[in-house]
Amino acid sequence: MLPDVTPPPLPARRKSSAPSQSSSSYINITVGVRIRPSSNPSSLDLTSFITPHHILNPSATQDLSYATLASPVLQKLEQGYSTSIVAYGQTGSGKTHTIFGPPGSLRSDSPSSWGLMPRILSSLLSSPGTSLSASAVEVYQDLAYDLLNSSSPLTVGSKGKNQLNVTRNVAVAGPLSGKQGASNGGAHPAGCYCCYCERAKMKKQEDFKRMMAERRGEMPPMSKGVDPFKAGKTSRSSPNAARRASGGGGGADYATVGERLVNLRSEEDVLDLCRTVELSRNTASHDLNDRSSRSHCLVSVHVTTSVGGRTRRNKCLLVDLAGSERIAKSKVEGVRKSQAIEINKSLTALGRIIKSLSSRSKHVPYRDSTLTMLLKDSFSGKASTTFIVCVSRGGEHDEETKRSLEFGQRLGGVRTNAVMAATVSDSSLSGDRDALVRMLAGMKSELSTLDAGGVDEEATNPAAVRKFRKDCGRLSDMRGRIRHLEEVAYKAGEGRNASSRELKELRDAYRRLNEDVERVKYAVDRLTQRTFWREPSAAWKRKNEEIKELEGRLAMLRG
Ligand SMILES: Nc1ncnc2c1ncn2[C@@H]1O[C@H](COP(=O)(O)OP(=O)(O)OP(=O)(O)O)[C@@H](O)[C@H]1O
Repeated sequence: MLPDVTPPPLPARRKSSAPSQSSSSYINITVGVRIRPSSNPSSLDLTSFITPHHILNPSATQDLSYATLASPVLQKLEQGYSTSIVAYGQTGSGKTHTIFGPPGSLRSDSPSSWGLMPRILSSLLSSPGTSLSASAVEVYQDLAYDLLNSSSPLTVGSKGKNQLNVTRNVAVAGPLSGKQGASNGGAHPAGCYCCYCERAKMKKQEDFKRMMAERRGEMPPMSKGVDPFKAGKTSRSSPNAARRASGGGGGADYATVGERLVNLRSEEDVLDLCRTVELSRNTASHDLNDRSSRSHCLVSVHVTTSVGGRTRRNKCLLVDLAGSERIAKSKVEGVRKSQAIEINKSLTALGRIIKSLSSRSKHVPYRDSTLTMLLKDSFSGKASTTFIVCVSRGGEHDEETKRSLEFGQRLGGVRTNAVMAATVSDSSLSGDRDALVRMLAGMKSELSTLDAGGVDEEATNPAAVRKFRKDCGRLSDMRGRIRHLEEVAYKAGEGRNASSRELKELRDAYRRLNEDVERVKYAVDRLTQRTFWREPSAAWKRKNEEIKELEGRLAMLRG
C-alpha cells in the first residue's frame, strides 16, 4: 500500500534571472502541508497554490507525520542548528492534533496517536548523553504566561549586553492589569467566564483545598495541569537561566524571563509536560472546533548533549499557533470575539514578518507583537524552521485553505542566512572559482577518509541487505527520472510550447513517479531502522553538509 504522502507538484516557474537554488542548505525554512480529513471534500486543487516540501494527505497517520516532518528536524538538531516546528492554520484544521495528538491521546499506552512533540522529546531522550529541560509559554491576547507555573504572567524583553530591557511586562501594563476578573476584585462582572476569572476561581479553590488539608495535617495532591512533575525534578529558572539554557542555539534578541524550566528524564515526564501544557492552555468551544486553542503555545526544549567530554547545547522550539478564524463562521461573541481578533492580529504580524523576510526588506517588524518577538530566533542565525500548514479539506473552508496555502507559499520564498558550523566563510567566496573548486575537491577527499556508516554485512540477514541495496538503487534511479521530468516540464511550461493536456500528463507522470519514490523511500527508511544500518559518523555528516553548502554556493556563482 502506498504511504499517504503525495508528491509535491511540478516546480513553480522561476524567473530565468533568479539564482539557482540547487542547494537545500540555503533554505532553512521547510514547509509541510497537512490536510485534515473531511466528510465534505472540496475540489480545490492544492497543487496550484503551493510547492511545499511535503504534503500529508487526510489519511496520513501520526507515524507518517513524524517520519516526514520530524526526522529532518532531529537531523538538523544533531548538526548544531537551533530548530523550530511551527503549526499554522485555520481554527480546527489540526494543529494541536499534529503537535500534541488528538484529545486524550497523551498516555503511555497510545504512542501511535501521539503528535510530534511527545515523539520528538522521547526520541531525544533515547539518544545517549542527552539531557533535556523544557519551558512552556502561552501567548494570550499579546501577553506571555508561564504554562508550567499556574499561568503566571511573564515579562518579555530584548536582550542587552548584561541585562534584559523590558519590552512588554504583563504585570504592570497591558490588558491584563485592567482586566483582573471579579474573583480578583477586578472590573469583570460576576459570573464572567473569561480566562482571568476562571483562573482566579481555580486558584482560590486550590488555595482553599490546600489550607484545609494543611489544617488536617495532610497535603492535597498537586492540581492536575498545574504541576504534575515530581518533587525535586523542577527548577524555577532565574532570569538568566532561560537565556543561558538557549545556549548554543544562537542568542535570542527577545526572551521571556523567569519561566519555569523542568527537567525531562523519562517518557512519563515528557507525557506529563505535554498534558500539563495541553490542559493549562486557554481553550474554548465554538462552531468550528469543540476545543479550540485561544492562545499560541511555545514549548522550548533545551537539549544538552555531552559526547567525548564536549558539551553542545541546542534549542528545539515547538509552536502550536492559535488558529486564524473568520468570526462570521465561528460565530463567537464577547470575550471569545476579542480573543479571535487578537489571534488574527498576531497572525497578521507573523505574516508581515514573512513578507519582509521574503522580500529581503532591511526592517523586519518583529516588535509588532509578542508572538513575533518570541519567534525571532526561528528566523535568524543558525536556525532551521519547519512550518506545518494545516488545512481543512472541507469545501466550506476553501477560502481559509487558500489563505493558509498562500502563507505557505510566501514561506517558501524566504531564504535566510543559515549559518553552518565550521563552514566556508563569505569572504572565501570572493576568491576565484577555481580555488573554490580545489577546496571542494580537498573536502571530498577528506570526506572519503571519514566513517560514512553503511551496511553492517556481518550482523545481518543477507536477503535484507540485498533488498535494501536494490531499493536504494531504484530510489536513485527514480530520482534521476524525476529530475529529468522536472526539467522537461519546466522547459515546456516556460516556453509555453506545451498544451494544457500535455502539461497535465506530465504532472500526472510526475505525481505517479513521486508516489513510487515515497513508497520505496518508506521501505528504505524502515530497513535503515534495522540493526544492520550503521549511521555515518558525526564528522562525516558535518563534512558532507559543508560540501553540499559549498556546492550550492558554487552553483550560485555559476548562475
Ligand atoms: N489529521 C487528522 N486526523 C483525524 N482527526 C483530526 C486530524 N486533524 C484534526 N483532527 C481532529 O479535528 C479536531 C480539531 O483539531 P485541532 O484541535 O487539532 O485543530 P486546531 O487547528 O488546533 O484548532 P484551533 O486553532 O481552533 O485550536 C480535533 O478533534 C482533532 O483530533
